[in-house]
Amino acid sequence: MKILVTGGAGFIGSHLVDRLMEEGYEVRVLDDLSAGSLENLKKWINHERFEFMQGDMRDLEILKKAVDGVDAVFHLAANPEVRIGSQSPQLLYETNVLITYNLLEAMRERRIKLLAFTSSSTVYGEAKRIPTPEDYGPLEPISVYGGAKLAAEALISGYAHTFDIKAVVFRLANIIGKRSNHGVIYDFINKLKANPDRLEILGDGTQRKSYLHVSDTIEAMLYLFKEFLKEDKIYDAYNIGSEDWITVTEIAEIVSREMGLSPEFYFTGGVDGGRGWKGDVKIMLLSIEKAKAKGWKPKMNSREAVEKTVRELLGKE
Ligand SMILES: O=c1ccn([C@@H]2O[C@H](COP(=O)(O)OP(=O)(O)O[C@H]3O[C@H](CO)[C@H](O)[C@H](O)[C@H]3O)[C@@H](O)[C@H]2O)c(=O)[nH]1
Repeated sequence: MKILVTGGAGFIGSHLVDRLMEEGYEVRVLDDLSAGSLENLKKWINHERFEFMQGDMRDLEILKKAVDGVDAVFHLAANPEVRIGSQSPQLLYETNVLITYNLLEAMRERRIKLLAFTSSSTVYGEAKRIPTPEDYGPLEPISVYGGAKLAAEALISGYAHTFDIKAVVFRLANIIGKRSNHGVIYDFINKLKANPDRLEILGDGTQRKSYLHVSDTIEAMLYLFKEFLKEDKIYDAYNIGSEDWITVTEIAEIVSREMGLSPEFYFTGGVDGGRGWKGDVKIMLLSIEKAKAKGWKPKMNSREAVEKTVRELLGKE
């Protein structure tokens, strides 16, 4: 099977490529290298089953070339920064919705019939049901990013049913691990390297979310993708996350301890009752009962994933 991984040079994408290559698939990566890096793929660059294409998915012609001859697409390319939504909605629209539309158009034209998409917990907005199951609704994202992910999901569902494209959507919790180059752990490490005595925490520190290590994430995506292949459903969605949560202040404590520091914590107070930024969901925990019923479960909880990620980003493992 030949698989196109969009965003395959990025954080989650490159871990997926590692796993697909190890399992013997033929892999083509399309990436614009805006956030990802060839360094993440250096192990495979000269491998006979591997191909790299650099290109911007806002260009439909590039996508037509990229999907040509593949059996399935894992669509991971995205701008993942929730916090830029209030300043750059157009960028989030283009790099989440427009590129998904272009991919679907290219798949329709070249008759590519299988798609997996990485969506986000942010589609649920401020869910009243915790843990939040896949069939929770009505969906009311509170960030432009969450809205863009939900729009991309909706387009995929529409194309799946209209053009017989079998599609599975993964709604991911906060994914962390080696090669991540944004997010709270990455930010805290950089802030502490710049000033070991004082750590600025955005919001009030009580933001409480579920964190999943990238190794568990890749395991879930491939396992559930293979299960989905066995079913005759045209479209399905799965939550992927851990079964507990951790606060931003606890993350700050873990990062400080792993770096051997005891900084003073400074809370900015944030916006709208302690959020880090406009659209920051304060409490997030996904129900993973549907994935568990299929036979997947995470190996690490949120705390273990955070501790491992801090050590990985510090180069200790
Ligand atoms: O310097 C910082 C950075 C972040 N935070 C806080 O840490 C929490 C986590 O923020 P991240 O930037 O790590 O992650 P987000 O929750 O905004 O979003 C992440 O998880 C989402 C799914 O849950 C999406 O997938 C998204 O792409 C991904 O970045 C937030 O509450 C934020 O307020 C701080 O206090 N200080």
